[in-house]
Amino acid sequence: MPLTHEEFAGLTHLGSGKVRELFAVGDDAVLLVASDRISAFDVVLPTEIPDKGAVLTGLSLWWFDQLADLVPSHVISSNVDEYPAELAPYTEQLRGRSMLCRRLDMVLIECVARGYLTGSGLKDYNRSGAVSGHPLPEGLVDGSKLPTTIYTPSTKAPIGQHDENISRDDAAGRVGAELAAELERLTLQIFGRASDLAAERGILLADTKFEFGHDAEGTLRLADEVLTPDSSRFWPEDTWAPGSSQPSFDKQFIRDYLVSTGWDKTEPGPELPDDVVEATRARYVEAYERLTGISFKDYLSGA
Ligand SMILES: N#Cc1c(N)ncnc1-c1cnn(CCN2CCOCC2)c1
Repeated sequence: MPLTHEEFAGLTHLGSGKVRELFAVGDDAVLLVASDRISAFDVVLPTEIPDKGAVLTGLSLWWFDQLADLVPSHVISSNVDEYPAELAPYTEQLRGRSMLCRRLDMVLIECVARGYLTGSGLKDYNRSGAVSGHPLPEGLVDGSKLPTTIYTPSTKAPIGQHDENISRDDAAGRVGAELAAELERLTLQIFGRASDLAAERGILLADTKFEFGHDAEGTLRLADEVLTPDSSRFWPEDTWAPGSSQPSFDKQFIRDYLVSTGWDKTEPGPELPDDVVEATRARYVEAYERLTGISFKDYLSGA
């Protein structure tokens, strides 16, 4: 049975993403829980990928550490054995797949950085020759590396709807010019650090989405999950070939299987065969180990 917030019935549920849950812990903290659910083509599938939640949580925690000199994060602890007593009944369900975080006043903008042209950015470009107001050279195609990384903020859409790209001026109008400029600066700086680190490991970071919030003292903190295959597009460098949809590092086996079945994307997703589940799990573990240099078994045993 997929992990759902009903399994944490005693906790105060604040919200759900496609594959994650958010709970209140007291007045000053939240608990982010990552399930093993997976979505493809914006549809949550009925089959889980074992350990996916732990891989993405472990990746976020590692990236928060790598980025700590650039920006503080919202994480308080990921050690379930030190969580507040109210979480004790759920310790083993939370181990490795959860983060206890400061409760932040979230900035209502998704901070997106793009190093390559694809997805909604490609659609924007094909329509207008620009992406979120950034004029781009002619002749770019799906998967093209952009001349420079661009910042393309968007609104935070409800589940099931797509975020709406907004201009930098619109972002400034929503959150104020000073904060909008700081969000852009941090987003581009973090993206630069992360894309360099990923490229050293043969992985192209095509684009990613950050969320920020202010803590009780007014400090701006990096929040949510960061630089995971769910919040980012990661492409294997050795198969990068601009001109068509790039193979996803983590979801390509699932996408190819779904296409092979002739699945109608307006219908519920089909169950996945064991070989697709196992291959996909292996890709998530490979992503964790290649990026962090840590064995996933060691992460799990230390969680
Ligand atoms: N991170 C964080 C965070 C925090 N540290 N404090 C207060 N609120 C949030 C928060 C509110 N919405 N999100 C988006 C992310 N999803 C929401 C639904 O559940 C899944 C995650 C984050």
